Amino acid sequence: MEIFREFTFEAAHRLPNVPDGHKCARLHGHSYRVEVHVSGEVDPVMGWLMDFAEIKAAVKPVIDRLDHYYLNEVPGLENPTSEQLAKWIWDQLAARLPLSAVMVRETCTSGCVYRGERGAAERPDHV
Ligand SMILES: Nc1nc2c(c(=O)[nH]1)N=C([C@H](O)[C@H](O)COP(=O)(O)OP(=O)(O)OP(=O)(O)O)CN2
Ligand SMILES: [Zn+2]
Repeated sequence: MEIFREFTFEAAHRLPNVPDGHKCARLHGHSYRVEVHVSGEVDPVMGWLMDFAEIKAAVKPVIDRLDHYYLNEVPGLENPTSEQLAKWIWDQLAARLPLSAVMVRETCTSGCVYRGERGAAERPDHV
């Protein structure tokens, strides 16, 4: 079973490695939406995998490090693409939650899903 909780934060960024003239080289901001997914067995007595409040308690301090900040100044986010951000959030949480996915939405139409590093044997193209 998999459950998730959504979080939002506002932040500014620019992408330092895009080609000359790319709009994302300019300083701009997003209302980011982040979904944190965890997976595991449902406890037969509680009827839940984990209290949603437990997810919030783990994730909120991480979101607080991003909300209303200039992401390029956050250590590890010098090139704050959705991809880098999803992995960064995963890395902050991996020791505390049984993560299955971190989704970052930069805009209403664009985002990234990170499901962690997978071993070679788990990749679909593995023979
Ligand atoms: N693979 C990625 N591509 C882009 C990223 C990213 O993180 N990963 N980020 C950006 C910019 O941050 C940009 O602000 C968001 O991109 P985009 O969806 O193009 O934004 P718009 O809402 O302005 O889209 P339009 O369709 O042009 O209105 C760019 N690419
Ligand atoms: Zn952007």
